[in-house]
Amino acid sequence: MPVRCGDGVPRTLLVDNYDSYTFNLLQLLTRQVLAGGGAVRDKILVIRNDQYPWEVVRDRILPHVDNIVVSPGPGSAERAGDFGVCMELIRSGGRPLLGVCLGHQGIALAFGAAVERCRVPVHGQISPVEIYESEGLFAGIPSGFSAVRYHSLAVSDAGFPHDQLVVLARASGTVCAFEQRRGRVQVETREIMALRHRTRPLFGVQFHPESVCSEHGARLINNFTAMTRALAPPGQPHVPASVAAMSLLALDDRAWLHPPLAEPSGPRFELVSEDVPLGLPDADTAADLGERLQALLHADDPMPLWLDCASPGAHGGQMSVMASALGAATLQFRLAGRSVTVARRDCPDRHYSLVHQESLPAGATFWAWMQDVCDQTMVRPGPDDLRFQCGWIGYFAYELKAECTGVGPGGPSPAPQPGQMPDAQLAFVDRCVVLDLASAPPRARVLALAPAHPGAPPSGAPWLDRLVAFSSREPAAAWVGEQCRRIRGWAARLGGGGPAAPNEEAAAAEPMALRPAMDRSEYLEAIERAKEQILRGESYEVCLTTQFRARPRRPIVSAAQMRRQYLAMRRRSPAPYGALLWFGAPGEGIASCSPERFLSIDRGYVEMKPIKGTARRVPRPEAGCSDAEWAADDAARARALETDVKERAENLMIVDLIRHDLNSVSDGSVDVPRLMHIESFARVHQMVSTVRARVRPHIGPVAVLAHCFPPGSMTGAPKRRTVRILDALENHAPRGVYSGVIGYVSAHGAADFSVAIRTAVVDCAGTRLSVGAGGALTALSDPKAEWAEVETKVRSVCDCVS
Ligand SMILES: C=C(O[C@@H]1C=C(C(=O)O)C=C[C@H]1O)C(=O)O
Ligand SMILES: NC(=O)CC[C@H](N)C(=O)O
Repeated sequence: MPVRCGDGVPRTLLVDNYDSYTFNLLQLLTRQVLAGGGAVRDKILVIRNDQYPWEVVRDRILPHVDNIVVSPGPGSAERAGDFGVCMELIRSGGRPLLGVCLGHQGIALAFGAAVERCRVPVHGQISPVEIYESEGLFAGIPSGFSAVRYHSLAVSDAGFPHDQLVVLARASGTVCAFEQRRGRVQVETREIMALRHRTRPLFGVQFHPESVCSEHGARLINNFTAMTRALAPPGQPHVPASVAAMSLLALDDRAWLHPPLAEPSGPRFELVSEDVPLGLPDADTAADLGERLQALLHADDPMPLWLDCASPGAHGGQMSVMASALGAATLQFRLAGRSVTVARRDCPDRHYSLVHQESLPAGATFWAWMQDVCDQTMVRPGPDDLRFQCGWIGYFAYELKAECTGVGPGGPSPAPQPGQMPDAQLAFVDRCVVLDLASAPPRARVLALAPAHPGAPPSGAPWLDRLVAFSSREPAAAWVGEQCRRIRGWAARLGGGGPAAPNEEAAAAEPMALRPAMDRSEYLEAIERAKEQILRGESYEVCLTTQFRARPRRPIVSAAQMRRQYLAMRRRSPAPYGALLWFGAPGEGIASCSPERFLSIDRGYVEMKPIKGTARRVPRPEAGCSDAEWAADDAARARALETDVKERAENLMIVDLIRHDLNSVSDGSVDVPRLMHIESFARVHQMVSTVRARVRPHIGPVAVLAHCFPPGSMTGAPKRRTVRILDALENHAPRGVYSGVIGYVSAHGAADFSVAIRTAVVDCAGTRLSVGAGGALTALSDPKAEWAEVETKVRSVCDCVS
């Protein structure tokens, strides 16, 4: 039963021990507040464990809250560096306090219990929980309910202070463990899963009530609320505004409100668009419609930008964008010096002309700056169903994590390497063709931007007006008309053969035999070190990666060469989030066949589709067996992936992490419409989940992206601590574009980005081609199998030698 407003909903202090699913607890608390008719920020105060000194928490915050929730977290409650003010909060007594996982371990420690390594670390596995007290915290919850666990440490039975603490629940059944010699084994588990203090209102749960796969999480939080009211009737109904302003949520909002570039003056641009239906091509033609159309428009383009949905339908992608960086103002951001440069090249053999340059002041993140630019470059919305209405196309590299306030620059930042691409690069596309594969028949939609107020005096940041090249609607419409004529002519010939898909081009790509930067033995050793961190409770899942590299015989200096590489990869592994990006710097380009959506934003909703769980798939033509045998083997591989305890645990952990990320930008509406289903690509089966949420008003697409960056599926959980562990394990080598995101922010506010995996990056003036690859590790990882998985991922797009 939700708590009734009367207003009886207590005010809660939620302490974050750093991004360990804290915002999922916030979601449970939020729902309670909303059910009571209250406003979240009046009722819930979120602070980090080291945000304020203890005296400030004690004197300024505690008097204004009714209860406290202490979040899970990496490390140990014994260490102040991991637990911050939480130990003082537990010791101070008085207010009801619920500790989750690390918080629970902290309560035990505070009263003399020992917290030790569990016999079996358990991350993302589900255990039945046996309950010994059916009132209080567990009122109405059946004994034996399922709960998700993420822990390596546990409260010890040896020397348990029974005079002070009461064991409320234990795990039962078995969990899976990995042993060096025997591999996977099932082990009985009896760890303490919940406790309470005998006389003080302190409660701890070792499991995670906020996990998407735990039962009765909301009930447990409601019980805690009910006990709070019974023990101490709530004081004032609201946290005072001055105290609410100390909350992480309020501070976070403020970080996005630094002085804007110019007063937003409504839409700066207007869209000119026209559709060309493409008729009903035969099956053969339909399969590579995108490739043919892109060839028509950009085969000779020296600077093509192509977001290519190369496997439409089955995987959700439905749209390709074909554009050029030639003539488009292109933004580059480099962390070193924190400088932004916007420049444009109108002619392939001319130099760039500078549009804008600035160094970002300390305190303003690149993300906030970019969001601001997007706010200032809005288009008066065109057709409702059009996901891309011109706007920014490009990538954000992994190292931009240093600009994310929640992740921050952990330890030494990787030194920029000579010849490396910028940390972010995006072109403002003011004209393009969108291939809409969702409509029947498919349509080419030709788009161009014109100034919404031609001839108006320039606004506060005049360079923003120069982002579009058309001076008014007429030339924009003329360009659109010309493209439509070209496409119509081509479409008329489509059925009768038309220009063939450029098979020869793909075949002409130089074969690349990639070699790993970290060889097998080094990688296996890094896996052992990662597992040691997991056993110590520092992380639950670590997505370790390395790079595979080749030195092309002839430096890749032209878009045509890169295009051949991309088409060869596309043949081998067509993906829903393909991309070919050649911004024009000689010898720098990206060819991506990513199967993974990072996030898409459309009409106030955000969707993420994290992948965790990879199994090799043998393409039919390469299997030396009958159709029936191949089909049976292929289905067995998919089924084995779907039912594998380790892969499911990995996926669950990332789903919970992504929910946490999204809960920081949503209004309590995060949900998981699809959990762990298999999507099959040419050479891999993947396990995918879908997480959705409504975005709070006034949070722009770049802000959403920044809150979820870097992609949790490329870090592991908890994100911040694990990113630091990874920096060390990967020798502080930058991951670059790999592990970052590729996609667009449309000028009408929608966005769609893939996770940059299965991606070839050319840099160092075309003398180096790299494909990053890695995989998630947990306590259940078998190192040799992990290495094989890494090779499978690389081979899904390129040949590799290892
Ligand atoms: C790290 C990679 O992939 C990530 C890890 C996966 C896994 O562990 O199963 C799957 C997809 C990606 O989120 C990669 O492709 O290099
Ligand atoms: N989820 C957590 O809070 C983990 C607590 C602690 N770091 C452990 O591994 O046991």
